[in-house]
Amino acid sequence: MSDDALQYLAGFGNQHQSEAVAGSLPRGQNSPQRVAHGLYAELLSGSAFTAPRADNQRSWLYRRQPSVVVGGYAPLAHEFLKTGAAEGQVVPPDPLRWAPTPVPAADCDFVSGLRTLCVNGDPDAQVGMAAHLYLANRSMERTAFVNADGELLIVPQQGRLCITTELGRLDVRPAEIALIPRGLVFKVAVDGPSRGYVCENYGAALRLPELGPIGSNGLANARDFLAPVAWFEDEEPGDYEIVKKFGGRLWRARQAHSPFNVVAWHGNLTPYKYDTAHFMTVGSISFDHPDPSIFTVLTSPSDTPGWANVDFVIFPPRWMVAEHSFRPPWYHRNVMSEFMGLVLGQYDAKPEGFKPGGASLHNAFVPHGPDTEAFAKASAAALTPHKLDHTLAFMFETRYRLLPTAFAMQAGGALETTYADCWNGLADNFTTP
Ligand SMILES: O=C(O)Cc1cc(O)ccc1O
Ligand SMILES: [Fe+2]
Repeated sequence: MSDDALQYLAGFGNQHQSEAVAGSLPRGQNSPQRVAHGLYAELLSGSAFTAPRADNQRSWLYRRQPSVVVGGYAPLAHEFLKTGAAEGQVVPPDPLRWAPTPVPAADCDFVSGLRTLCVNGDPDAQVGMAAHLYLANRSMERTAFVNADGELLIVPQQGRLCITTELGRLDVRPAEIALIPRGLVFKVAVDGPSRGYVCENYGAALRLPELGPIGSNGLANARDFLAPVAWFEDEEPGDYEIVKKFGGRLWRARQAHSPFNVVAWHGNLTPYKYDTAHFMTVGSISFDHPDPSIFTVLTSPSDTPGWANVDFVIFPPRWMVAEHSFRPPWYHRNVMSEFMGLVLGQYDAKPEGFKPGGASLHNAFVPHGPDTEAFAKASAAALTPHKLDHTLAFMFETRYRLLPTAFAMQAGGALETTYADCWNGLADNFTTP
C-alpha cells in the first residue's frame, strides 16, 4: 500500500493536467514531433471523436512506451465473472436477497475475486450493467486489469483500496467510491481482507445528474470528485501481466514493463474518487417520503430521457423531520429494477434483515417496501426530528430487468430463501367504521 498523503486534482469533468516529471507535458499542442524526455504520446478516447462537446471525453497520455507494446492475448478462465443478459439465469418475479459473502481464505485478488450477482443488457450494444461483488485478500502486484466492456464504479464495503491507474493513484476507503473509465488500465492493492460492490456500466459514462429546481448547488458537487496526479512505477523492466475484459471474456497478455508508465497526461477522461460524506442531501422538510432520485450521485442516461441505463443512488446519514408521515420508503412497484447494497449500519426499510456486505434485488414490478418490523416501528414512532446516523446503503437502479447469475442463485449460497417472509406479518388491519 502506498502512503496516505496522495495528492488529487479536484473537479468532475474538468480538463485536468498533471506531470510527474517537470517539462514532460507538451505545451500548446498534443503531439509534438518529439515529446520531451523521449516519451510517446497516446490518445485515450472515452467517447466517439464526434460526440457533442459536453459529452466528449478523452485524455492524452505521455508514456515511456505506448500500450501497443504488449504480447498477444490468450483466454483466461473466470468461473464467476458474467456479462450481459445472455449470461443471466431465468429470474423469478420474487424479491431476492443475499447474505454477506465472506472473503475467502483462499488466495484472491480484485479480479479473481469478482463474483457477478446480476446482469442485464449487452456490452456490444453498449447497454446495461452488471452488479458484482469483489472479494480480495491479496494485492495485485505485477498484474493489471483493463475493462473494454464497461466503466467500473467501485463501492468498498470492507478494507481500504489503493488503486493504481495509468493516470495515477487513488486511496479509497469504505464510504468513498471510485470510478474507473472504460479502457483505463489499473490494479488494486488491499490492506487486509477486502470486500465491496462493483457496478460495471456498459452504457453511457456516468455523470452528475441534472439538478432541476434544486438549482446550481447540492447533491454531489463537482469539486468533490478527485482525479489522481500523474505517477509512474519507476522500476526495472520485468514481466507484467495484463488482464483484459473484452467481449465478456477475460484475456491475458505478458509484457516486459509496467503499464503504469505514464509520466504526464492531460484531459477530461480520468478516474475519480468521491467521499459520500460530501453528498449534500435534500429531503422532505414538510411531509411525505420523496422519490429516491433526490439521492442520485451519478447517472448513466439511456436513449430515453429520464430512464437511466443505471443510476447510482445513496442513502447517507440524514435528518428525518417529515410531519404526519410514514417516514421510511413506501410500499411500491417500480418499472425500474433496483439492486441494493449496504456499506455500513442499518437501512431503515429493513433494519435487521439487511446486513452490511449483503445485497438485494427488487426487479421491475416486484412489490417491496419496509419489512414487518420497520412498518410497525415507523407507524408508531414519535415524529420528532430524528437523525438516521451511521448508515450508508446504496442502489444501482436500472431500466432493464436484472438477471441473477448461477452463483447468485446457487443452492447453499448466500441467497436468502426466506427473504419474502419478512413481509408475512403485514396483517389485514382494516376496521370497518
Ligand atoms: O426500495 C428501496 O428500498 C429503495 C427506495 C428507497 C426510497 O426511499 C424510495 C424508493 C425506493 O425504491
Ligand atoms: Fe424500491
